[in-house]
Amino acid sequence: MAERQLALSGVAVELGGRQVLHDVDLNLDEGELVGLLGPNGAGKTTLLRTILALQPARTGTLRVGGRSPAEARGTVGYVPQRHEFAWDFPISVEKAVLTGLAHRRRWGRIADKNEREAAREALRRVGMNDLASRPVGELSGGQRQRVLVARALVMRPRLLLLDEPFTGIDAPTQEALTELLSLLSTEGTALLMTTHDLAAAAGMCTRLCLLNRTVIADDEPARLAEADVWLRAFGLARPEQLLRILGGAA
Ligand SMILES: Nc1ncnc2c1ncn2[C@@H]1O[C@H](COP(=O)(O)OP(=O)(O)OP(=O)(O)O)[C@@H](O)[C@H]1O
Repeated sequence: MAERQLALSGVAVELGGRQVLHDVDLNLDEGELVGLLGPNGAGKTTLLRTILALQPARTGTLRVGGRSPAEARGTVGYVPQRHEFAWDFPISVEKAVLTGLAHRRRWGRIADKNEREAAREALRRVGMNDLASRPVGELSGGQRQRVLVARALVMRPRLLLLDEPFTGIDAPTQEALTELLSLLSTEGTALLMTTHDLAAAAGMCTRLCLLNRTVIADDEPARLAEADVWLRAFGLARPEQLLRILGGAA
């Protein structure tokens, strides 16, 4: 049976005294690729940060690879939104990828042969091996996105969280990333990805989770063809276009 990598039950989160998430139930097994969809401010990033133990839950049960988020800290791969990384920091692509091992390494210690090999392997997977010694500040948006994915992959996580990996990248980069994420899922990695690209999510994800402060629906893309769930998740008056996209994916 597939191993459970993430189990959330009745999770509520408060930020600045305001309830941002409530009653969130979500499970993720190895090999699943789940799209986390919802309007701006729905709580998608907050949910990822809670799983990563960067933000405490007020109530609820959270198990990450069978452990509490705090115990699992450093074992979950995380691809943040691109603007969250300090691109003006004067380091090479390879060194940026090695920061993905920061929880295991003493600050400032020179990487050993195995760690450098792992960084090269992660860069190879995202097609960036040739640029390993390039300063990160000189990279394009699509190249930066690939570096962030390599940085998350370097410790070979069993659970990978991605926050809007397709925002502002061109079609070839999106195609390459889509292929890589699908491959990781067939290798057994569990992936949870926020995105505003419904067509991409419907085409590649095994499940879509519609979030608007709580889970409105959670099912295979083809089984989410009811207008009602999209109305409730996104507050859309006319969800026809969204449904057409899903119809195409079904
Ligand atoms: N530090 C904070 N203090 C108070 N409220 C916050 C804080 N950070 C986020 N929020 C609020 O929490 C809610 C959820 O924000 P979050 O960033 O998780 O949404 P999101 O679904 O990721 O949105 P987007 O699609 O715009 O990235 C929003 O209403 C936001 O204003």
